[in-house]
Amino acid sequence: MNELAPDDRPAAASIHCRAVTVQFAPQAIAVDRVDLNVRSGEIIALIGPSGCGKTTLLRAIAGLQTMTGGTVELEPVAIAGEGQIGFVFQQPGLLPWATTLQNVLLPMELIGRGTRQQRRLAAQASLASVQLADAQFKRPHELSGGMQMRASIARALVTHPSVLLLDEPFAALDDMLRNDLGRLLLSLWQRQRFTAVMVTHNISESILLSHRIAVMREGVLETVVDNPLAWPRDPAMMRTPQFAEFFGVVSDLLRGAADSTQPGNRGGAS
Ligand SMILES: Nc1ncnc2c1ncn2[C@@H]1O[C@H](COP(=O)(O)OP(=O)(O)OP(=O)(O)O)[C@@H](O)[C@H]1O
Repeated sequence: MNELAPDDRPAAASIHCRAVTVQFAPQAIAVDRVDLNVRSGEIIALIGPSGCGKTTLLRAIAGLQTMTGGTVELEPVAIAGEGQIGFVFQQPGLLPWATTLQNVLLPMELIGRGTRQQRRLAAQASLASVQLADAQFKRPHELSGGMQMRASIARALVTHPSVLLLDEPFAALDDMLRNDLGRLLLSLWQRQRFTAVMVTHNISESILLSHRIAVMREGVLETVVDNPLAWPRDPAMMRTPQFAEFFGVVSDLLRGAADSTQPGNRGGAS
């Protein structure tokens, strides 16, 4: 059963990208008039060949990248306040001199939400939600790569953002850890029901973790496909015929996007 927007939770923000354009130089249009609507409580996986503009689009949605054209709106508009967008980067990016708890506290302190005690409790709860309660006083160098990424996710979610943006968050991890963190992300989504956009190069991950998959090519949003895989998700689903079939569909879309970027094969969209 699709578990979007259950009755007992407030609806998360929807994201509306209209003609989003980012041009770095006269001949360098990284994102070209992208229209994309991400529904409330939905997870969209953003895939495409290297250099097609995925990270730039994600940064534009986050407000980290100046757009040369178009708009990004969150709805309801009132939700677009501080702490409403969490961002998970490929590198955990934890402050090396700070404890795990201090790292997770940082977004709460930056926006000055709540009392000191409330901020600390929120950070500890966020750490507990990623099974890092016992590591709160450790420094990043004392954590494994997977633990650092979990701390990074706890930091992104500590303000209970309505939107979570993830840029190849698990790319540096081995397959086992990738699956573990994928499962963790799904359980966090189950609880917090944020709206998410996740850039990934991994087709299996894009299928396992998403409601829909958006394919980009050369700055253009080529297509958005519904993911037919049932909910709730589990990595064991990767061994089912349905998964294999959809994997083939997504691979073909990706191959089409990649092939059409080859010289002499322009304009041959899938
Ligand atoms: N700050 C920048 N200045 C100039 N060009 C940039 C800048 N950032 C990105 N680009 C260019 O914009 C294009 C899109 O880059 P982007 O990082 O968004 O692609 P991507 O699809 O995320 O790639 P990858 O999958 O390899 O991470 C690339 O050609 C890149 O070289």
